[in-house]
Amino acid sequence: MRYGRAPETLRDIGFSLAPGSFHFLTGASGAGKSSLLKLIYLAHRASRGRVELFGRDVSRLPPGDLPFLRRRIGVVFQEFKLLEHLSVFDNAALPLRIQQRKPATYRDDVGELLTWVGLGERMHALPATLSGGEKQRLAIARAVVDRPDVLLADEPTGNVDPAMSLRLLRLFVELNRLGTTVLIATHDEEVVARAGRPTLHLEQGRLVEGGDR
Ligand SMILES: Nc1ncnc2c1ncn2[C@@H]1O[C@H](COP(=O)(O)OP(=O)(O)OP(=O)(O)O)[C@@H](O)[C@H]1O
Repeated sequence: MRYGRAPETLRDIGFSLAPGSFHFLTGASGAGKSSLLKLIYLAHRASRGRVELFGRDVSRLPPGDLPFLRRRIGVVFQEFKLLEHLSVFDNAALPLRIQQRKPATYRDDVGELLTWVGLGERMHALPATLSGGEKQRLAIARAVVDRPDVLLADEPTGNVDPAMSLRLLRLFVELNRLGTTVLIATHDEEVVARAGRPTLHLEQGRLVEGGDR
């Protein structure tokens, strides 16, 4: 994968994630972690090579088919993309609203999830009034609320204190236990050590650990 005419940012990368697995993605700043997550989410396209999702080659997928695939993937990217005119509760519940589920069927679950990520007191607030860490936790709640088939999270514990970081890790472990395939890019060595899950490690755009070759 490359940005514009720059040299390839990611190259010679081969790996597969088994359904229901849990991996960390590590590497120094600039190694290509965010780029790899965006490649999997099809926010960027590979300049060559092949990307398969859910058993299907998606490298040349027509853009019209993207929303259908993305609905199965929860993402926490570094830009949170919260909807500024919606409350914390409504942002978190967005994936459920899109499916036109009745609020009465999810109100309690969304409330419980927001309480778990420390936003129980801020449910009616607008995103603009949240701190960076609170916005990040709201993005996490939104990403997991519908129990996606895959969760891709970029530095999800980057802006929180150690206690909250472990709480979020428990949330990801629980989601994984319920069947979600989890891939988390992180610099948080404590979280990686505690979770004891396999790691994919990038160095300068190459996968040097955890790949197929
Ligand atoms: N939109 C972009 N346009 C051009 N180059 C980019 C763009 N985004 C990232 N890059 C470059 O691609 C390389 C990989 O960046 P990426 O953000 O994927 O790394 P990272 O491992 O996630 O870093 P960090 O830990 O700092 O978030 C870097 O050299 C970066 O400068």
